[in-house]
Amino acid sequence: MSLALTITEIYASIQGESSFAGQPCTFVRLTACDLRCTWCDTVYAFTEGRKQLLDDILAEVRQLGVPLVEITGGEPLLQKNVLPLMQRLLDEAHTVLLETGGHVSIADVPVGVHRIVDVKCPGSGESGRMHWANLDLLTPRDEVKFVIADRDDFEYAREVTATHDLAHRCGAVHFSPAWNRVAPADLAAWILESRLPVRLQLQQHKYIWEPAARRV
Ligand SMILES: C[S@@+](CC[C@H](N)C(=O)[O-])C[C@H]1O[C@@H](n2cnc3c(N)ncnc32)[C@H](O)[C@@H]1O
Ligand SMILES: Nc1nc2[nH]cc(C(=O)O)c2c(=O)[nH]1
Ligand code: SF4
Ligand SMILES: [Mg+2]
Repeated sequence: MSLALTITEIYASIQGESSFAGQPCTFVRLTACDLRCTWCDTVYAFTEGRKQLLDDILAEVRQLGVPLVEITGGEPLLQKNVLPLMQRLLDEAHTVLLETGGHVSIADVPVGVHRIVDVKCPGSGESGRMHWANLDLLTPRDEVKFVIADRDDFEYAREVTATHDLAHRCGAVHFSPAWNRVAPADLAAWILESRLPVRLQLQQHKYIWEPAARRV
């Protein structure tokens, strides 16, 4: 059976987000997204892409030779063939991360994948799309991320973290400033003030390379 996916790009870089930040990582970026977060830094993945067979994607990942692989997008869970891709990557002994917007069910993601689930805050313009049942499926292997564009977003993230007891239900809760929308120092101060057991997450790749650079 020749399964395929529409892919924007496959490349190796330094993982810039999540608890894996700093490690060499291969990124497989799937095309298309049904959200339009106001601050999205990857709008080119909405449309730019080409169909690739799973066998060819796996060969490209193997060729890059990095054991850590992140599936992202766009919204990776919009293409159902992403599920067998993740299973085959696990079968080949890769550590697999999935970066998802939180609005599509994670129920069918193969066991063993580290699911990094965004909860979109009001400043994204997409908070109404959250699939809340995803939070009930979290395990210590999974992580949750809030991208915070202003103080109201911070209050929202704080409320969701507390209401759903996220600090105890998953491996890490990340509060990340939306790039150029809130200063890291302000978010750091808010986190410290609140005494929340969450991590300040800065997007490392935007400090290492030009913030607008692609394929990093
Ligand atoms: C481009 S998205 C692709 C995966 C999926 N659609 C999602 O939103 O999680 C990858 C990650 O980048 C984050 N991101 C996108 N634009 C950002 C920005 N301007 N500042 C901080 N994080 C951003 C998203 O919140 C998400 O966690
Ligand atoms: N270096 C780097 N790390 C990342 N972690 C998650 C990313 C993403 O776009 O999903 C990302 C990305 O785009 N680049
Ligand atoms: S869900 Fe992810 S890819 Fe889609 S618009 Fe939001 S940040 Fe961008
Ligand atoms: Mg990115």
